[in-house]
Amino acid sequence: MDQSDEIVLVGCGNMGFALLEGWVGRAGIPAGRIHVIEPAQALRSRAAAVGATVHADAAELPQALRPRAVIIAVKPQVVRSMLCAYRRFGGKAAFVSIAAGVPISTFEATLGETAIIRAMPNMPASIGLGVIAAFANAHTDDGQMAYVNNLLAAVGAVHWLAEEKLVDAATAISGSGPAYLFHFIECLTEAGVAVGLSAETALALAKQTVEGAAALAGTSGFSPAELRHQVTSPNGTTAAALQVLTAEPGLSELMTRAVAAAHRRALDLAVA
Ligand SMILES: NC(=O)c1ccc[n+]([C@@H]2O[C@H](COP(=O)([O-])OP(=O)(O)OC[C@H]3O[C@@H](n4cnc5c(N)ncnc54)[C@H](O)[C@@H]3O)[C@@H](O)[C@H]2O)c1
Ligand code: PRO
Repeated sequence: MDQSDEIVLVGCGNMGFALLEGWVGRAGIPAGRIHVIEPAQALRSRAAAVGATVHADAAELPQALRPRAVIIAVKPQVVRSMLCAYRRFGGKAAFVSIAAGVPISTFEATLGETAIIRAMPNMPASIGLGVIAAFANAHTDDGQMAYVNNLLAAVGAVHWLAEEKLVDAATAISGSGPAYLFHFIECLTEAGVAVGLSAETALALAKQTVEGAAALAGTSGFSPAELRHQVTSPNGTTAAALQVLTAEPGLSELMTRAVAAAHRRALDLAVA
């Protein structure tokens, strides 16, 4: 990636800051070349503390600025009202929206025929362990595609999707997915306390179990099902627990229903 390229990051809340941290802290992108537009003073200060060039409003951006990418990281409900302030960057810049549910057609309605990429990252991008599903519109050229791919790959594994509608499916799996795992850790901790562990020990055991199991699933040559079998002794403790997790409605059905709900919400946000 050319170190002189400039990036505009619109919105520096939870996910915008996770991307900023990943780009600056893990990928070595010069922080000062990232122009953050964030109306909330405290969040602007947080971005400034990692070295970003911060602005309260798009009107403060330098007239001569020619960014390679404009990252839209505001809430879906805010996208329509803020877009026109960035129309002047169309053409050279690739617009990258991470807003859940908001279709490319919404961006094209304001920005016209310009490169627009819908990307769905997740929070572990802040430590370089994100996963990003992405889809580019027909106005994105090869150079813009390669540039955005490098930008996203700096904070996680990138999966380009064949159809835009699959971004909503990915949102329900990997965009929201970290919250499912955080909730799982909360539940495992509570269950640990219920069988006598201190809250502190239960939390440590739960977090390190999820971390270790995820790393093993990611690096071993075994499938998750094979790994599960390796942990499960016949008639042992794990089998006893799995009997509960697979009884009706089992964890599988609950996950299917939860993901379907997230997917429906992404579709609703398209028209909100
Ligand atoms: N949080 C996640 O894990 C996650 C993951 C993937 C995608 N997303 C998407 O990222 C977007 C942001 O989500 P979030 O969780 O970071 O929300 P957030 O509320 O934490 O951040 C949004 C930020 O945008 C700022 N903002 C509001 N109006 C603005 C404007 N006109 N110009 C510039 N900034 C403005 C707000 O002050 C806020 O700090 C959403 O569209 C969401 O769907 C979030
Ligand atoms: N956070 C956003 C939401 O909850 C999108 C994926 C993760 O809507």
